[in-house]
Amino acid sequence: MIEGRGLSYAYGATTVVRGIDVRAESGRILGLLGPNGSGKTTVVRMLTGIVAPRSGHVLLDGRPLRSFAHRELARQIAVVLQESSGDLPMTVADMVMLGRAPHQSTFSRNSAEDHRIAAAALRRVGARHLADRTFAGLSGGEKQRVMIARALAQRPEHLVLDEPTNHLDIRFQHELLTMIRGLGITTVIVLHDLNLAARYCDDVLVLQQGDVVAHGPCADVLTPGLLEGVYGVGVERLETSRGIQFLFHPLEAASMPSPTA
Ligand SMILES: Nc1ncnc2c1ncn2[C@@H]1O[C@H](COP(=O)(O)OP(=O)(O)OP(=O)(O)O)[C@@H](O)[C@H]1O
Repeated sequence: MIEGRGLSYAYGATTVVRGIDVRAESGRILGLLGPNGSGKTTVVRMLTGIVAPRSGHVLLDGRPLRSFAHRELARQIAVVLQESSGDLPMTVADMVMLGRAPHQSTFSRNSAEDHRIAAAALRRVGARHLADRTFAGLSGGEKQRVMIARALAQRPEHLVLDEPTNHLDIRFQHELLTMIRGLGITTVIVLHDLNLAARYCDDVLVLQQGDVVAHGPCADVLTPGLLEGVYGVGVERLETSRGIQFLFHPLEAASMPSPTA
């Protein structure tokens, strides 16, 4: 379980996350939703120990995050951020192998097992053919797959992903989220696509200007009323044979500037 209790964060004097509780239950996927600037990435950074909360604390399976040594924490939790370390002159295979570092002793070389796990991780994201390419020369979507492979190679107990479907084509968005579901590990995932959230998340937490406005099972939380209030768009919710689907439309289409104006 990943748990944040009373988490607050401020950039300078500006508070952007206000005393929120977050709870990703063991083996379930929690979607972190909310408009641009609502605080999702800041929450991700607190949950993974990249930054310390101004107040509150994070627990991993009941143990305070700050009590983990660096390497021990990296065996517990893997994070895929939006921005990737793009300019390093490193091959894709080497980038994925970095995921094995928390499992190696300081001076040990990569074992056959490390190579097997790293290759399997690359295969799992459909990027085995990229292994010998330079990471910096990849497309946005290819980089994203490789960073996810690195997280998988880490073999973590918990996974946190910030907009992992960004840059990915529609087929791989679904393949990726299906694969993540198959991992069966506690996962927090930032998503902008509410249809993907409804389909692949067990629970969602909706942020608005640094506050939690809803937290619970997808089907209960993702109502047109809530989404219209948070995102300022019209929402139609359809219950289809494949689950919940949303249709969106501008609330005040008449007031939108005309393209010819
Ligand atoms: N380094 C920074 N310095 C100052 N303010 C920041 C910094 N990073 C983020 N913020 C502000 O904190 C607030 C929350 O940002 P955050 O990136 O957590 O939002 P988000 O929900 O992830 O947004 P998006 O959906 O656009 O990625 C925003 O108002 C943002 O402008």
